[in-house]
Amino acid sequence: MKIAFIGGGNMAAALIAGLANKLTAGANIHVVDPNADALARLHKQYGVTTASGTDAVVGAADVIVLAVKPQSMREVAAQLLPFIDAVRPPLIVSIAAGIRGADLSRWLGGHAAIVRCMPNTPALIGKGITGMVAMPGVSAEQTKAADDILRAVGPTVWLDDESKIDAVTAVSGSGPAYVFYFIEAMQQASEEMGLSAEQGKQLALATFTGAAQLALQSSEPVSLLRERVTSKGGTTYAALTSMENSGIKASIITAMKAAAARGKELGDELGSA
Ligand SMILES: NC(=O)C1=CN([C@@H]2O[C@H](COP(=O)(O)OP(=O)(O)OC[C@H]3O[C@@H](n4cnc5c(N)ncnc54)[C@H](O)[C@@H]3O)[C@@H](O)[C@H]2O)C=CC1
Ligand SMILES: O=C(O)[C@@H]1CCC=N1
Repeated sequence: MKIAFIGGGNMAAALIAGLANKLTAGANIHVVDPNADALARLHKQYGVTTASGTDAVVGAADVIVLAVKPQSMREVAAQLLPFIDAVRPPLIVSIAAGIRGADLSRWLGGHAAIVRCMPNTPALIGKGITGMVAMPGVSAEQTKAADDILRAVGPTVWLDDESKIDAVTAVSGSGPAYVFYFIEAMQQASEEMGLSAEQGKQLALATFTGAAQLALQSSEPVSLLRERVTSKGGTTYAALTSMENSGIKASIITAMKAAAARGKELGDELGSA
Protein backbone atom coordinates (compact mmCIF):
# COMPACT_ATOMS: atom_id res chain seq x y z
CA MET A 1 0.00 0.00 0.00
CA LYS A 2 1.37 3.43 -0.95
CA ILE A 3 0.49 6.04 1.67
CA ALA A 4 1.07 9.80 1.47
CA PHE A 5 0.90 12.09 4.49
CA ILE A 6 0.17 15.78 4.01
CA GLY A 7 1.61 17.22 7.23
CA GLY A 8 4.45 15.53 9.10
CA GLY A 9 3.91 17.00 12.58
CA ASN A 10 3.22 15.39 15.97
CA MET A 11 0.27 13.18 15.09
CA ALA A 12 1.61 12.15 11.66
CA ALA A 13 4.94 11.19 13.26
CA ALA A 14 3.11 9.05 15.83
CA LEU A 15 1.15 7.25 13.08
CA ILE A 16 4.23 6.78 10.87
CA ALA A 17 6.10 5.26 13.85
CA GLY A 18 3.44 2.54 14.02
CA LEU A 19 3.10 2.02 10.28
CA ALA A 20 6.54 2.25 8.76
CA ASN A 21 8.21 -1.07 8.07
CA LYS A 22 5.26 -2.89 9.69
CA LEU A 23 2.11 -2.38 7.60
CA THR A 24 4.16 -1.13 4.66
CA ALA A 25 7.83 -0.39 3.90
CA GLY A 26 9.07 3.05 4.95
CA ALA A 27 9.85 3.73 1.27
CA ASN A 28 6.12 3.32 0.47
CA ILE A 29 5.31 6.24 2.78
CA HIS A 30 5.67 9.75 1.37
CA VAL A 31 5.46 12.81 3.62
CA VAL A 32 4.78 16.37 2.46
CA ASP A 33 5.56 19.21 4.85
CA PRO A 34 7.13 22.66 4.39
CA ASN A 35 9.16 22.05 7.57
CA ALA A 36 12.51 20.61 6.39
CA ASP A 37 13.61 19.57 9.90
CA ALA A 38 10.46 17.48 10.44
CA LEU A 39 10.99 15.78 7.06
CA ALA A 40 14.68 15.05 7.74
CA ARG A 41 13.78 13.44 11.10
CA LEU A 42 11.08 11.24 9.57
CA HIS A 43 13.34 10.21 6.66
CA LYS A 44 16.21 9.32 9.01
CA GLN A 45 14.03 7.36 11.45
CA TYR A 46 11.75 5.47 9.08
CA GLY A 47 13.17 5.74 5.55
CA VAL A 48 10.10 7.59 4.26
CA THR A 49 10.38 9.70 1.10
CA THR A 50 9.67 13.40 1.51
CA ALA A 51 8.71 16.59 -0.34
CA SER A 52 8.20 20.20 0.67
CA GLY A 53 5.03 20.50 -1.42
CA THR A 54 2.31 18.31 -2.96
CA ASP A 55 3.77 16.35 -5.88
CA ALA A 56 3.14 13.44 -8.29
CA VAL A 57 4.11 10.88 -5.61
CA VAL A 58 1.09 12.05 -3.61
CA GLY A 59 -1.05 11.71 -6.73
CA ALA A 60 0.05 8.07 -7.13
CA ALA A 61 -0.74 7.08 -3.52
CA ASP A 62 -3.54 4.63 -2.66
CA VAL A 63 -4.27 6.49 0.56
CA ILE A 64 -3.64 10.16 1.37
CA VAL A 65 -3.66 11.03 5.09
CA LEU A 66 -4.42 14.69 5.80
CA ALA A 67 -2.57 15.50 9.02
CA VAL A 68 -2.41 19.30 9.05
CA LYS A 69 -4.11 21.68 11.48
CA PRO A 70 -7.86 22.12 10.87
CA GLN A 71 -7.17 25.76 9.94
CA SER A 72 -4.89 24.61 7.05
CA MET A 73 -7.27 21.98 5.64
CA ARG A 74 -9.00 24.09 3.04
CA GLU A 75 -5.72 25.41 1.63
CA VAL A 76 -4.24 21.90 1.63
CA ALA A 77 -7.31 20.53 -0.18
CA ALA A 78 -6.86 23.21 -2.87
CA GLN A 79 -3.18 22.22 -3.26
CA LEU A 80 -4.13 18.55 -3.45
CA LEU A 81 -7.03 18.78 -5.91
CA PRO A 82 -4.93 18.99 -9.15
CA PHE A 83 -3.03 15.82 -8.13
CA ILE A 84 -6.08 13.62 -7.52
CA ASP A 85 -6.40 10.87 -10.12
CA ALA A 86 -10.04 10.88 -11.32
CA VAL A 87 -9.67 7.41 -12.91
CA ARG A 88 -8.24 5.77 -9.80
CA PRO A 89 -9.40 8.02 -6.95
CA PRO A 90 -7.39 7.61 -3.74
CA LEU A 91 -8.85 7.13 -0.28
CA ILE A 92 -8.56 10.36 1.71
CA VAL A 93 -8.13 9.88 5.47
CA SER A 94 -8.51 13.06 7.50
CA ILE A 95 -7.35 13.17 11.12
CA ALA A 96 -8.24 16.85 11.64
CA ALA A 97 -10.46 17.76 14.57
CA GLY A 98 -13.73 19.41 13.56
CA ILE A 99 -13.44 19.40 9.75
CA ARG A 100 -16.54 17.67 8.35
CA GLY A 101 -16.47 15.13 5.56
CA ALA A 102 -18.95 17.08 3.45
CA ASP A 103 -16.80 20.26 3.57
CA LEU A 104 -13.64 18.34 2.75
CA SER A 105 -15.45 16.62 -0.13
CA ARG A 106 -16.60 20.00 -1.48
CA TRP A 107 -13.07 21.46 -1.22
CA LEU A 108 -11.80 18.38 -3.11
CA GLY A 109 -14.20 18.91 -6.01
CA GLY A 110 -16.82 16.40 -4.78
CA HIS A 111 -14.35 13.62 -3.90
CA ALA A 112 -16.38 10.88 -2.21
CA ALA A 113 -13.87 8.42 -0.73
CA ILE A 114 -13.22 10.09 2.63
CA VAL A 115 -12.75 8.56 6.08
CA ARG A 116 -12.57 10.80 9.14
CA CYS A 117 -10.45 9.57 12.04
CA MET A 118 -9.57 10.74 15.52
CA PRO A 119 -6.36 9.00 16.67
CA ASN A 120 -4.25 9.92 19.71
CA THR A 121 -0.54 10.36 20.42
CA PRO A 122 0.06 7.05 22.30
CA ALA A 123 0.01 5.75 18.71
CA LEU A 124 3.73 6.59 18.88
CA ILE A 125 4.28 3.46 20.98
CA GLY A 126 1.52 1.37 19.38
CA LYS A 127 -0.88 2.13 22.25
CA GLY A 128 -3.22 4.51 20.46
CA ILE A 129 -6.94 4.25 19.96
CA THR A 130 -8.86 5.75 17.03
CA GLY A 131 -12.49 6.65 16.44
CA MET A 132 -13.42 6.43 12.73
CA VAL A 133 -16.31 7.16 10.43
CA ALA A 134 -16.63 6.50 6.69
CA MET A 135 -18.42 8.93 4.36
CA PRO A 136 -21.01 7.36 2.04
CA GLY A 137 -18.67 7.07 -0.99
CA VAL A 138 -16.13 4.79 0.70
CA SER A 139 -15.89 1.23 -0.66
CA ALA A 140 -15.58 -1.85 1.58
CA GLU A 141 -12.00 -2.27 0.36
CA GLN A 142 -11.16 1.34 1.26
CA THR A 143 -12.82 0.97 4.68
CA LYS A 144 -10.54 -2.02 5.30
CA ALA A 145 -7.48 -0.05 4.13
CA ALA A 146 -8.28 2.80 6.55
CA ASP A 147 -8.86 0.30 9.34
CA ASP A 148 -5.55 -1.47 8.60
CA ILE A 149 -3.66 1.84 8.75
CA LEU A 150 -5.12 2.97 12.06
CA ARG A 151 -5.10 -0.51 13.59
CA ALA A 152 -1.32 -0.52 13.11
CA VAL A 153 -1.18 1.84 16.11
CA GLY A 154 -3.98 0.45 18.31
CA PRO A 155 -7.65 -0.57 18.26
CA THR A 156 -10.22 1.23 16.09
CA VAL A 157 -13.78 2.18 17.05
CA TRP A 158 -16.10 2.68 14.05
CA LEU A 159 -18.93 5.20 14.49
CA ASP A 160 -22.33 5.12 12.76
CA ASP A 161 -22.72 8.91 12.76
CA GLU A 162 -20.11 11.56 11.94
CA SER A 163 -21.30 13.93 14.70
CA LYS A 164 -20.08 11.41 17.32
CA ILE A 165 -16.47 12.05 16.34
CA ASP A 166 -16.52 15.27 18.40
CA ALA A 167 -17.22 13.12 21.48
CA VAL A 168 -14.36 10.78 20.56
CA THR A 169 -12.11 13.84 20.19
CA ALA A 170 -13.10 14.95 23.70
CA VAL A 171 -12.53 11.50 25.23
CA SER A 172 -9.53 9.86 23.56
CA GLY A 173 -8.18 12.43 21.06
CA SER A 174 -7.54 15.09 23.70
CA GLY A 175 -7.59 12.55 26.55
CA PRO A 176 -3.84 11.89 26.83
CA ALA A 177 -3.41 15.57 27.78
CA TYR A 178 -5.87 15.18 30.69
CA VAL A 179 -3.96 12.13 31.90
CA PHE A 180 -0.61 13.97 31.68
CA TYR A 181 -2.18 16.91 33.55
CA PHE A 182 -3.33 14.60 36.37
CA ILE A 183 0.11 12.98 36.53
CA GLU A 184 1.75 16.42 36.66
CA ALA A 185 -0.48 17.30 39.64
CA MET A 186 0.41 14.02 41.39
CA GLN A 187 4.12 14.66 40.81
CA GLN A 188 3.86 18.22 42.16
CA ALA A 189 2.01 17.03 45.28
CA SER A 190 4.62 14.28 45.81
CA GLU A 191 7.41 16.85 45.81
CA GLU A 192 5.50 19.24 48.08
CA MET A 193 5.17 16.34 50.56
CA GLY A 194 8.94 15.72 50.57
CA LEU A 195 9.51 12.99 47.96
CA SER A 196 12.16 13.50 45.28
CA ALA A 197 11.08 14.39 41.73
CA GLU A 198 12.23 10.94 40.56
CA GLN A 199 10.31 9.13 43.32
CA GLY A 200 7.15 11.19 42.63
CA LYS A 201 7.36 10.40 38.92
CA GLN A 202 7.94 6.68 39.50
CA LEU A 203 5.08 6.39 42.02
CA ALA A 204 2.60 8.44 39.95
CA LEU A 205 3.31 6.65 36.65
CA ALA A 206 3.24 3.15 38.15
CA THR A 207 -0.03 4.00 39.91
CA PHE A 208 -1.61 5.25 36.68
CA THR A 209 -0.55 2.30 34.55
CA GLY A 210 -1.32 -0.21 37.33
CA ALA A 211 -4.80 1.18 37.95
CA ALA A 212 -5.55 1.35 34.21
CA GLN A 213 -4.36 -2.25 33.66
CA LEU A 214 -6.40 -3.43 36.66
CA ALA A 215 -9.53 -1.73 35.27
CA LEU A 216 -8.84 -3.24 31.82
CA GLN A 217 -8.46 -6.76 33.16
CA SER A 218 -11.36 -6.57 35.62
CA SER A 219 -14.94 -7.41 34.72
CA GLU A 220 -16.15 -5.17 37.57
CA PRO A 221 -17.21 -1.54 37.23
CA VAL A 222 -14.48 1.05 37.77
CA SER A 223 -16.56 2.56 40.60
CA LEU A 224 -16.28 -0.72 42.54
CA LEU A 225 -12.50 -0.80 42.04
CA ARG A 226 -12.42 2.73 43.44
CA GLU A 227 -14.51 1.73 46.46
CA ARG A 228 -12.09 -1.13 47.24
CA VAL A 229 -9.29 1.43 47.72
CA THR A 230 -11.46 3.65 49.90
CA SER A 231 -11.63 2.60 53.57
CA LYS A 232 -14.33 4.45 55.49
CA GLY A 233 -12.69 7.30 57.40
CA GLY A 234 -9.29 6.47 55.85
CA THR A 235 -6.80 8.35 53.69
CA THR A 236 -8.42 7.77 50.27
CA TYR A 237 -11.76 8.85 51.72
CA ALA A 238 -10.11 12.11 52.83
CA ALA A 239 -8.72 12.70 49.34
CA LEU A 240 -11.91 11.82 47.44
CA THR A 241 -14.05 13.92 49.82
CA SER A 242 -11.73 16.85 49.11
CA MET A 243 -12.07 16.22 45.34
CA GLU A 244 -15.88 16.00 45.56
CA ASN A 245 -16.01 19.22 47.62
CA SER A 246 -13.89 20.95 44.96
CA GLY A 247 -16.25 19.74 42.22
CA ILE A 248 -13.46 17.98 40.35
CA LYS A 249 -15.66 15.35 38.69
CA ALA A 250 -18.13 18.00 37.50
CA SER A 251 -15.20 20.10 36.23
CA ILE A 252 -13.82 17.18 34.22
CA ILE A 253 -17.23 16.53 32.65
CA THR A 254 -17.64 20.24 31.83
CA ALA A 255 -14.11 20.36 30.37
CA MET A 256 -14.70 17.37 28.11
CA LYS A 257 -17.97 18.86 26.86
CA ALA A 258 -16.00 22.04 26.09
CA ALA A 259 -13.59 19.98 23.97
CA ALA A 260 -16.48 18.38 22.03
CA ALA A 261 -18.15 21.80 21.59
CA ARG A 262 -14.87 23.21 20.25
CA GLY A 263 -14.74 20.36 17.71
CA LYS A 264 -18.23 21.26 16.48
CA GLU A 265 -17.38 24.97 16.51
CA LEU A 266 -14.23 24.36 14.41
CA GLY A 267 -16.39 22.49 11.91
CA ASP A 268 -18.91 25.35 11.78
CA GLU A 269 -16.26 28.10 11.53
CA LEU A 270 -13.92 26.47 9.04
CA GLY A 271 -16.57 24.64 7.03
CA SER A 272 -18.55 27.76 6.26
CA ALA A 273 -15.39 29.72 5.32
N1 LIG B 1 -1.75 16.10 18.37
C1 LIG B 1 -2.74 15.27 18.70
O1 LIG B 1 -2.80 14.71 19.81
C2 LIG B 1 -3.83 14.99 17.71
C3 LIG B 1 -4.00 15.75 16.57
N2 LIG B 1 -5.00 15.47 15.68
C4 LIG B 1 -5.16 16.29 14.48
O2 LIG B 1 -4.00 16.12 13.72
C5 LIG B 1 -3.76 17.29 12.94
C6 LIG B 1 -2.30 17.69 13.08
O3 LIG B 1 -2.06 17.99 14.44
P1 LIG B 1 -0.59 17.94 15.03
O4 LIG B 1 0.20 16.85 14.41
O5 LIG B 1 -0.72 17.98 16.50
O6 LIG B 1 -0.03 19.36 14.51
P2 LIG B 1 1.44 19.79 14.13
O7 LIG B 1 1.48 21.28 14.13
O8 LIG B 1 2.44 19.05 14.96
O9 LIG B 1 1.60 19.26 12.61
C7 LIG B 1 1.06 19.91 11.50
C8 LIG B 1 2.10 19.86 10.40
O10 LIG B 1 1.51 20.34 9.20
C9 LIG B 1 2.52 21.02 8.47
N3 LIG B 1 1.89 21.86 7.46
C10 LIG B 1 1.35 23.09 7.57
N4 LIG B 1 0.88 23.52 6.37
C11 LIG B 1 1.10 22.50 5.49
C12 LIG B 1 0.85 22.31 4.09
N5 LIG B 1 0.25 23.26 3.36
N6 LIG B 1 1.21 21.14 3.52
C13 LIG B 1 1.79 20.17 4.26
N7 LIG B 1 2.08 20.29 5.57
C14 LIG B 1 1.73 21.44 6.16
C15 LIG B 1 3.27 21.78 9.54
O11 LIG B 1 4.56 22.18 9.10
C16 LIG B 1 3.33 20.73 10.67
O12 LIG B 1 4.50 19.95 10.61
C17 LIG B 1 -4.73 18.35 13.42
O13 LIG B 1 -5.73 18.52 12.46
C18 LIG B 1 -5.29 17.78 14.72
O14 LIG B 1 -6.64 18.14 14.91
C19 LIG B 1 -5.86 14.42 15.86
C20 LIG B 1 -5.73 13.63 16.97
C21 LIG B 1 -4.75 13.88 18.01
O1 LIG C 1 -6.13 19.71 20.54
C1 LIG C 1 -6.52 19.41 19.42
O2 LIG C 1 -7.27 20.19 18.77
C2 LIG C 1 -6.10 18.10 18.80
C3 LIG C 1 -7.28 17.23 18.51
C4 LIG C 1 -7.23 16.14 19.55
C5 LIG C 1 -5.93 16.31 20.17
N1 LIG C 1 -5.30 17.35 19.72
